[in-house]
Amino acid sequence: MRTREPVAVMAATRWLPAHRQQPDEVEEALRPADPGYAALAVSESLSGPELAVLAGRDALAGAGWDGADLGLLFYAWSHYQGHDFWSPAHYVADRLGANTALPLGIQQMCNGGAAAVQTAAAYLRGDPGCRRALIGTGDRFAEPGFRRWTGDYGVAYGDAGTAVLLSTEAEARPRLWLHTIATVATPELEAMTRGDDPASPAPRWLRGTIDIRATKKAFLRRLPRDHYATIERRKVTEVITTALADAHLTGDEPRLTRIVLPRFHSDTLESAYRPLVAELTTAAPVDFGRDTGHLGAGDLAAGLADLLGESLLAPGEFALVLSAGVGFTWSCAVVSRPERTE
Ligand SMILES: CC(C)(COP(=O)(O)OP(=O)(O)OC[C@H]1O[C@@H](n2cnc3c(N)ncnc32)[C@H](O)[C@@H]1OP(=O)(O)O)[C@@H](O)C(=O)NCCC(=O)NCCSC(=O)CC(=O)O
Repeated sequence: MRTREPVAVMAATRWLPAHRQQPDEVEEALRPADPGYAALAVSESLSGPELAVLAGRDALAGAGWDGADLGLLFYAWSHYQGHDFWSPAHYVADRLGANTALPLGIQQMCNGGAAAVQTAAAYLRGDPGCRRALIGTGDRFAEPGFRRWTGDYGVAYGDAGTAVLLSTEAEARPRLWLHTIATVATPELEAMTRGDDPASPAPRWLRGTIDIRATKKAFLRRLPRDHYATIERRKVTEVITTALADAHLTGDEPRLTRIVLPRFHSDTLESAYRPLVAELTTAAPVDFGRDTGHLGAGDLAAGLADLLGESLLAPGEFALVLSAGVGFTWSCAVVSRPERTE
């Protein structure tokens, strides 16, 4: 999605629980042979939506906004939100005082945060009566339903809430400009997290603990060995080249200084993402994930927050921020830091 004009990013925050669980803290049977991360952020009690509220409060305070000013509150997640029949978007809106905003849950698994930012930007550009949006995410991958270190291939999971504030107000003085978000999908891969399982009448009916490795293996064994890797390579290439073209940038543009990687297992980054990124752009890869884990739907927003928090962009510089989720969907946002004169 190209924005006709850039959208102002007024704040981007991530709220991480203080505890960082190291692999050797995990009981032996559940300890990963090849952890791929130094540690994962673990919430001892707060749910995904509660983490999102904390991130949202920080974002509103940072921008000097009130929840009542928001026209939109979009919320994305990938895992269980704590209640069985419930709208977490409405909960986050209520806790942030966003009582006149449109609360909308956006579901695209771990790419949901990127989908929500993209959808909010399109909505803001399409509705002149709606100028301010908060995009939140929240995920907690707790036992007993989920094994954060060993439940999946390619990623281990950390807990976080995130929030991004977008504005189309003419007088906005943003922290970043959002120029575009490109997204590509491969629905033929949806069965990677369904496998051979029949549809069941209630959550965890077949297995008390989610087993993504089992469904992925059931899917992969039907295909040639490198089938997924070939698609991944093609789609990541497509999403990066589309984002660059939509933002009128080339991969070797000197102002394009960073590319933020998704918070995936180090083997996935080394084997798939880093070599590809090096072919497509001279921007320096940035990996914020080694002591947080993959943050569910929050990787893209947390990437924006860490770009800002670590002051990695000089005025006028651009960054790409990557995100991916099962389904599969890949997104690439293009942002820049405003010039000093803006
Ligand atoms: C493609 C991968 C499954 C490959 O995993 P590995 O690198 O560990 O590779 P691997 O070769 O060991 O394969 C994993 C297991 O599958 C088996 N396997 C693989 N291909 C096979 C085949 N053709 N026939 C039979 N078995 C096969 C292997 O033997 C192994 O089993 P065994 O283990 O028994 O030896 C993984 O890299 C992956 O899932 N990548 C995607 C990550 C990602 O982008 N995720 C999206 C965001 S997070 C997310 O996903 C959450 C969300 O969106 O909500």
